[in-house]
Amino acid sequence: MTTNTTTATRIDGKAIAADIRARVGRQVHTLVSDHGVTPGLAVVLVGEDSASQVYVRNKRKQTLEAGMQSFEHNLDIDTPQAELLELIDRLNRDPAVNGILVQLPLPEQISDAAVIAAIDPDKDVDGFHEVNTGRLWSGGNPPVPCTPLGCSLLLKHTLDGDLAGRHAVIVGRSNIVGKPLANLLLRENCTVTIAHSKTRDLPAVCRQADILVAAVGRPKFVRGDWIKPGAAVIDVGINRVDDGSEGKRKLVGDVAFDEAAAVAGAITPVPGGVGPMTIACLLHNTVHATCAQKGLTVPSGEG
Ligand SMILES: NC(=O)C1=CN([C@@H]2O[C@H](COP(=O)(O)OP(=O)(O)OC[C@H]3O[C@@H](n4cnc5c(N)ncnc54)[C@H](OP(=O)(O)O)[C@@H]3O)[C@@H](O)[C@H]2O)C=CC1
Ligand SMILES: Nc1nc(=O)c2c([nH]1)NC[C@@H]1CN(c3ccc(C(=O)N[C@@H](CCC(=O)O)C(=O)O)cc3)C=[N+]21
Repeated sequence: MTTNTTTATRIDGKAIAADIRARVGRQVHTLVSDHGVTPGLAVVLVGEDSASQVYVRNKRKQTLEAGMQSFEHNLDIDTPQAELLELIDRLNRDPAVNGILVQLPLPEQISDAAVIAAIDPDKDVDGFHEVNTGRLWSGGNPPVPCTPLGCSLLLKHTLDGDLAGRHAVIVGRSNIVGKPLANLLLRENCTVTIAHSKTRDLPAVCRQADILVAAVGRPKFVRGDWIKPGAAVIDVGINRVDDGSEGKRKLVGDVAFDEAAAVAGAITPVPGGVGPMTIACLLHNTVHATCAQKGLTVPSGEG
């Protein structure tokens, strides 16, 4: 008798993201040396949410490492909406700023929708503006939201580009992750199911998935017995939980990793999976936005 000791391949988002950032770095080098253009990314953070501050710090570090300019705006938690809209207007008109990212969610006095609508669609490196989401769903080639783009790149890498005909189940239907990812996987000719909090018998729906993506925001929500043997599992969740020792917090995903890794064919860890890809894709989008604004062809960045 054989016992099943198969464990999933660990999808190394950290390494794949580093490759993307290295290519972006070479593209930036060419833009600077051949055209005198240095891409600039502005990041706006309202309030002092500690998790958001970590992302903003990582983004700043990696933007500078890629040779781009980083402009950071930290606004007080009770900044009125009008003041944020004025800042966005200035960034829209600033020729040194090629990409604008306003960290979401925003405090309650500010409407996310109003802020996203105020960003120049050509500088919308998050791909959240309705002009860009409309273009995405109409088959165009706008900036694509960074986290879904990162997920689709991880899947292409893991499955050798062979996504066509596979059944992808995405748990979560946010504008940031679930909905745009459904579009990208549809483009790859997956059969796509979007599940959410009203889905009936979610474990049974998940068990049909050749590709299972969890973007729920609940620690270890997806269990091992929800997973079809051999499936590719992408864990988007970033949850900070107590790690048992005094006041220490650790990061866990939306998937119960150990259980899932015993059944899946491949799985992303948290941290080190989707998170680093999100930032790499943001830098990629910033290079593309810069080239579009300057009427330049995107350099190949081949090393
Ligand atoms: N790694 C990265 O780069 C990023 C990670 N994240 C992380 O990904 C996770 C999801 O983020 P985001 O999409 O913004 O989250 P949202 O809170 O906007 O959306 C969560 C989705 O999960 C669904 N959901 C909630 N509870 C259940 C349930 N019991 N059963 C089935 N579905 C459920 C909701 O359904 P309904 O619509 O019905 O309410 C909703 O569609 C979070 O952990 C976030 O921190 C987010 C962005 C980037
Ligand atoms: N306008 C906007 N665009 C976003 O793309 C956006 C946003 N708002 N709000 C918040 C979410 C979340 N998000 C992450 C980015 C990187 C990591 C990341 O680098 N994670 C590391 C760990 C970092 C850590 O230790 O916290 C990892 O998973 O390995 C995580 C989460 C982008 N988001």
